[in-house]
Amino acid sequence: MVVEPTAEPGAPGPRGLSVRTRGLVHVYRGEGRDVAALAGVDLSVRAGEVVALLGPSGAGKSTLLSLLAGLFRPTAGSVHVGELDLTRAAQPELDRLHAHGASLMLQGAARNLVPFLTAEENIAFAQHAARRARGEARLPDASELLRTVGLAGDGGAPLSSFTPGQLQLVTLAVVLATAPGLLLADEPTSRLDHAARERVLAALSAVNRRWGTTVVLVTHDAEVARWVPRTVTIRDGRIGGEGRSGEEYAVVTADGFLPLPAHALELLAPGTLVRFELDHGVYRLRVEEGS
Ligand SMILES: Nc1ncnc2c1ncn2[C@@H]1O[C@H](COP(=O)(O)OP(=O)(O)OP(=O)(O)O)[C@@H](O)[C@H]1O
Repeated sequence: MVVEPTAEPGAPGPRGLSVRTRGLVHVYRGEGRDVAALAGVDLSVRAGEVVALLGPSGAGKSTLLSLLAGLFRPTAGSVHVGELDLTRAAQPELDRLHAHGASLMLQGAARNLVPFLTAEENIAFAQHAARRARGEARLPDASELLRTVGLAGDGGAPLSSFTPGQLQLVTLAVVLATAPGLLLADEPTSRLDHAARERVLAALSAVNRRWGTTVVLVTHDAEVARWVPRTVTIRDGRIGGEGRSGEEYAVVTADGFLPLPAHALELLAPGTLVRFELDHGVYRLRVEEGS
């Protein structure tokens, strides 16, 4: 299954927001130890695109997602969501972004839901603040949201009666309740079985198709990575490569570095001298003998 990043013609609701980061650096300041989580990320995501962030644990994926959500400001560099420059935005603009521009789906359904409310009540709760921030603008109603994620008719049931997969679908409906143009999802399929994972992916696909919502998700799941049309691998706080429709690419950074893919790194020891040669329109990487 491949996501088609186009909104249904005439479908009511928000339109996708684009994302652009330039030279994004983030350092966590700790007692006696600073951690550089991001070391210069240039990422562009088109409105309505679906992108998965991959990479080893500690690479900086969640930090990047939090910066795109405007949860905190980066140490250096810029982040644009749509027209809004998050690094320069005043607090009311960031509040508006959080109320109805970008929605963050935290890892684990429990962190996104109020356990003693039903699915419908959770949706109403999420919409309360957004309604105040955007006045009478139309927000999708609970039954429309639940139908889109595949839970039609389940809105009044207690959350305790839902399976882990269904809870993740409720979470998706809740984070979409504010009609965001950008959905940021941290490990949306973690700890789900195969069937539940398929349902969550189908729901994400339906949301993207229906409203043109831009989706940036973090995953360690190879099946999810195969499902999205574009993957971006984060390595040591930088973009280490991209996958587009199954093809793997290295990405030249703004400061002129070209991170080698893992299989090339195994062949080229640190310090190896290489030349770039242009041969009839094809670039070749030639290793200097004995280097
Ligand atoms: N609040 C924090 N304070 C200090 N260091 C942090 C904080 N959050 C993350 N880090 C560090 O920043 C680096 C990047 O972490 P981040 O959580 O962004 O990586 P990740 O790729 O999402 O990892 P995972 O896949 O395990 O969630 C790691 O070295 C991590 O230990």
